Amino acid sequence: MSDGAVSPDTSTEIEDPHEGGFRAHTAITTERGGPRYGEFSEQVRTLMDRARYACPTPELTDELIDQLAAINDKLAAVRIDEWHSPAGTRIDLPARGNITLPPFEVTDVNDDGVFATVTFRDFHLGGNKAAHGGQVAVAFDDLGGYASAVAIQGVSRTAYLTVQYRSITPLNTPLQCRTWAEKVDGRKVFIKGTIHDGDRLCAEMDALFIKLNPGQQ
Ligand SMILES: CCCCC/C=C\C/C=C\C/C=C\C/C=C\CCCC(=O)SCCNC(=O)CCNC(=O)[C@H](O)C(C)(C)COP(=O)(O)OP(=O)(O)OC[C@H]1O[C@@H](n2cnc3c(N)ncnc32)[C@H](O)[C@@H]1OP(=O)(O)O
Repeated sequence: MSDGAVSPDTSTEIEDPHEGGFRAHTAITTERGGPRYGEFSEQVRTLMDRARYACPTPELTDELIDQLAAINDKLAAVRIDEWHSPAGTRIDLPARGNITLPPFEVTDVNDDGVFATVTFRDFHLGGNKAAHGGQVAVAFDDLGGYASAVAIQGVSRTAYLTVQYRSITPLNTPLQCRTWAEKVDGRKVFIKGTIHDGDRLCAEMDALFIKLNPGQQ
């Protein structure tokens, strides 16, 4: 590697017995990317938020293309496999440091399910200041997967996921999300979820997750 790139930590790879699907049990760290990786993620999120609403002049667009291309080259030089990238595995950061997810913070995991605060941002705009319905489903999918993992102490994959959009899901507002396993039937994990803005129900989820067999892709 060049330009001062640091060799990534791949030390958990050989300890990982699961050869397919997700590898949640080893994909956990608080150190990859360094102590300021959370600030880096936040800058990326802010970039996406600002880009969503920006109307740059042609001259500014020219300038930004050059600057972004330089940043993209630096990131391409430190590309790594999904199991060892900080994004998605930094459990100390919002949404495990995964900038593709609406940022959430898990506040409690107990017998009633997974409780999280999720904030849809400017980047997640659907229209008229409301969150995009697909982004709401993304939040439900990930936090539903979390509830499934807790229920079966294993790795599962979404078979179906339906969302009932009950009222507007606002942007830039900390919302309360709860996901929980309603029933486990063999490999089938039936997951429910809600997102509230205070007392107001924004959306509900009804999903089926299937526990992956050993080695299943
Ligand atoms: C990454 C984590 C990092 C670390 C985190 C740390 C702590 C947190 C811990 C955990 C992780 C937290 C969060 C999770 C993260 C992300 C979650 C996102 C998950 C996804 O985003 S995932 C992508 C989208 N997802 C797909 O890409 C699936 C494509 N698909 C398939 O891969 C197969 O389709 C599969 C595997 C689903 C099933 O296939 P299969 O061959 O294994 O099983 P089979 O078909 O035999 O079904 C068995 C029984 O389920 C019934 N059944 C199946 N499908 C059904 C349906 N749709 N409706 C009704 N019933 C259904 C059958 O009828 C049968 O029922 P029965 O046994 O009663 O006959």
